[in-house]
Amino acid sequence: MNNNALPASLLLVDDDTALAELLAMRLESHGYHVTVAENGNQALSILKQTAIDLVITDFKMANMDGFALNQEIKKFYTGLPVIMMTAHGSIPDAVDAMHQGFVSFLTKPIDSQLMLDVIEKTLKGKVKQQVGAEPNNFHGLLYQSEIMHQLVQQIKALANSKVNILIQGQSGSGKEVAAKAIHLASEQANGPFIAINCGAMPGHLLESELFGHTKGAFTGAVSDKQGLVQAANGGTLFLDEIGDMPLDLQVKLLRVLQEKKVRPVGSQLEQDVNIRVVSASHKDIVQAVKDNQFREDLYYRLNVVSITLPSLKERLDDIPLLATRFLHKLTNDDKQFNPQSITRLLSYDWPGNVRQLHNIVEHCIAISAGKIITEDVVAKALPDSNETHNAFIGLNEAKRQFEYDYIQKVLALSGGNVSEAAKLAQRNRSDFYKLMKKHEINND
Ligand SMILES: Nc1ncnc2c1ncn2[C@@H]1O[C@H](COP(=O)(O)OP(=O)(O)OP(=O)(O)O)[C@@H](O)[C@H]1O
Repeated sequence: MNNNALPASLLLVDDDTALAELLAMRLESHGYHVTVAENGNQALSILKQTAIDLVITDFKMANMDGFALNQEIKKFYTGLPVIMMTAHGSIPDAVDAMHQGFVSFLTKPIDSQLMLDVIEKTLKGKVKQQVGAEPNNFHGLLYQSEIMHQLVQQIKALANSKVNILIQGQSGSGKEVAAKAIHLASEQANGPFIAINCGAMPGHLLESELFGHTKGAFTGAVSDKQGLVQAANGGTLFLDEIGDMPLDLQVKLLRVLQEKKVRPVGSQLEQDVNIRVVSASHKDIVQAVKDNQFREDLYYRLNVVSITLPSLKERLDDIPLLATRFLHKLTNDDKQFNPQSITRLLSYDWPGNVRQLHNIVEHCIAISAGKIITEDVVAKALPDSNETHNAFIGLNEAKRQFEYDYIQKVLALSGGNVSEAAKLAQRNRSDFYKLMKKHEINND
């Protein structure tokens, strides 16, 4: 449900009125205000008179089909999200369909939970119109969402300033890709971009990796070795997982940043360096400072400006683009996601962010035999999603759900008066009570 005081207003368009009424009942029981239209023309005249937050339309309708209705809506109500309901496999190309400007697709028979998820996410503005939006690629950072658009504007403004930047964001959200983009957009783009993961090796190794060593500085130092700080001279040093850097190395790094000088392990001589440092962490560095795990002075040096990569969950509109790009990058076959499979990707939570999406696309390629990657394939590739979103429910369950919703609806219509409700349902009072009991509906 949306968080506004007023219930969100949905327009449901389907010439199958029985199905439309059933879906409307389901949606109303979840607090939405639903208006039903039997065809495209009726939908357009309702739109003229009523403030609608979201349209859900059937694809196959006489006179004006879902595509045509969507085109009309796009002409007059820019930004009004439209979700399309389709029979299984009736739209061949997801990307083409996405470009028609639908935010999502729901496959008939409609999975109620999936429908509610998609509606909620769309209303929260997490999935926006794809229409006319050109996919953007900022030095390898692919995006389409508004939130990423703003981030890229921020990066463009910062890139040339040479200030040190701290990138925060969940694991797999693209911090390294963003760091590289900062480098490539800067005046030092022709200089080196050197990346190191500070959490990936023990402290003494990290020290020599970063600052270099002289021959004989420690057992195993058989020759002089240049450090990554020196290698990044004239360019950008990307320190990933900076929160994992041991405290003694933090002192040394601080000195490099303050004095612009570095001294290799075992050497008496200092070397001048001119680098920009971009660092990243998925840890809360402010908390690490409070816990005395991270030096406050270093934090301020690194965090002259900070940017935050949004989680993939916060930018669902990037999913169709990223999934399609990954698919084309990973396979030479002309495989495609169908619209339903994209909708399934949109309904997942993505704790592992873009990296996880990349892995899931790889998994889908591995397990899909045909050219089209279907919803079932995606469901199999997504962890733990098999049970939660079963699009096909049995007839008995469908009847049970219908009866439950029907009883709720007539009780609501009768203001809770069971005799009235029984009359509306053309049942006698005791039959109606039995039905209420069967469905554990309490009319208190
Ligand atoms: N916007 C994007 N466009 C294209 N590819 C992306 C994007 N964001 C992330 N990726 C891809 O997702 C994967 C993870 O990205 P990256 O390594 O930058 O994440 P991270 O936030 O640095 O992760 P970690 O915190 O684990 O180091 C990589 O394969 C990267 O290429």
